[in-house]
Amino acid sequence: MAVIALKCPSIEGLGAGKAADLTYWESAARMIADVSKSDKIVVEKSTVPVKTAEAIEKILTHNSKGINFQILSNPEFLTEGTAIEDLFKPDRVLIGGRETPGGQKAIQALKDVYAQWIPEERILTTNLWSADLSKLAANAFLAQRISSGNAMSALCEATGANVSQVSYTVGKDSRIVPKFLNASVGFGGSCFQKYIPNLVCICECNGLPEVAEYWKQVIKINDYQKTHFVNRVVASMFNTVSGKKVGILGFAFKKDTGDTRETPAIDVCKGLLGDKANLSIYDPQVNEDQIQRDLSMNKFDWDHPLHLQPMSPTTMKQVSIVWDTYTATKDAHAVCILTEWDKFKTLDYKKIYGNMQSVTC
Ligand SMILES: NC(=O)C1=CN([C@@H]2O[C@H](COP(=O)(O)OP(=O)(O)OC[C@H]3O[C@@H](n4cnc5c(N)ncnc54)[C@H](O)[C@@H]3O)[C@@H](O)[C@H]2O)C=CC1
Ligand SMILES: O=C(O)[C@H]1O[C@H](OP(=O)(O)OP(=O)(O)OC[C@H]2O[C@@H](n3ccc(=O)[nH]c3=O)[C@H](O)[C@@H]2O)[C@H](O)[C@@H](O)[C@@H]1O
Repeated sequence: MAVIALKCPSIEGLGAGKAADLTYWESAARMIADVSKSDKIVVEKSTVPVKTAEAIEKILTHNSKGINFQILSNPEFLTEGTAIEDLFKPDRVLIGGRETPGGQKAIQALKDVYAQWIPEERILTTNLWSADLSKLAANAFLAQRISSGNAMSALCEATGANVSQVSYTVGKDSRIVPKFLNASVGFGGSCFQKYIPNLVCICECNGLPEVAEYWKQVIKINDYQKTHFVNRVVASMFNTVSGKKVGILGFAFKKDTGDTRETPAIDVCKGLLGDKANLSIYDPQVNEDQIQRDLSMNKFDWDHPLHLQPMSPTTMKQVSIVWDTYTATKDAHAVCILTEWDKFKTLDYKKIYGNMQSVTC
């Protein structure tokens, strides 16, 4: 059995940021075909566009030298920060395969591996394409819930309702459940931002523009949320942050990780820098080099091979990266909490407030 867990970067040029580049996949498939001496099950573990398996199957079959290859789609659903927990106790494991006797036999072989620690009723099996699409759909549904919560937060602000109370009440409905309804400054991470455009692209390619438009809106609301946040910060300081110090608490895309890929903090910081604010940034797990790099890169640069990324990021004078909360917020005109780190919940906000300039929190 060979398991492929490669990145699947977005393509560049036409369709950039939408369609996926299968170059790495293609070369991995060719390598497997090259070195295989006996029949193999090839497991596709990465998040890939629908029907990637078909392309891989073609490459393997054309280069098979009489070897039988069975392709399985086994997408991963873990989330960062709880990866090991998710590995041991997943909500479900999904295995997609061909609906042929050979395909079913391959599914059973992989099922036997997972059955070592996962109850059988949690191991779901589907056809190949359903497995690929289920992964994209699960991410899209999660992101859509967050965008719904964020869209509601704007309405709450406008009407004087409290978004936490509204989300809590909505989530109490057993048909809706409370998870992934928390309003935020926008979702980040390498996956939602990247794979929803993939889904949009697949809809467009299949002649479904209205469906594509529906999913596009999830990203549009996410972008709106970040801009709206920056506008509110600026508006609350007499419509300018020029020359003012803004303390930024949290830079990672979520707590318990140092990952900054597509973190909303990048767009918020760039928005404030655009109005010439001076930023003092603190994150418990993200280092200075990473933050400077993120603020000088374009969207999705991290997704490209290293040789296509900026070599040495330009250090921005308006940005200082500090190693504790109190330094970040001392003499600040405003404080923005951009990552929900637990330690930010227990800070001495009276002390922080006392050390700030004319305060807007
Ligand atoms: N990290 C996460 O939380 C999750 C990741 N996934 C999916 O799993 C896949 C892998 O993700 P990660 O492990 O996070 O990525 P990663 O970037 O940490 O690992 C990718 C691996 O591929 C290797 N690699 C890169 N280019 C290569 C090439 N041209 N040829 C051969 N090997 C190459 C790298 O050395 C690395 O070991 C992606 O499709 C991702 O969407 C799915 C669910 C969760
Ligand atoms: O395909 C993937 O790689 C993974 O993508 C997400 O996992 P991850 O990106 O690690 O993190 P999430 O916990 O989903 O959070 C994503 C973003 O949504 C934000 N979020 C989450 C929940 C919420 O209620 N509100 C909210 O704004 C988080 O702050 C974060 O920025 C999915 O949750 C995983 O199931 C999936 O396997």
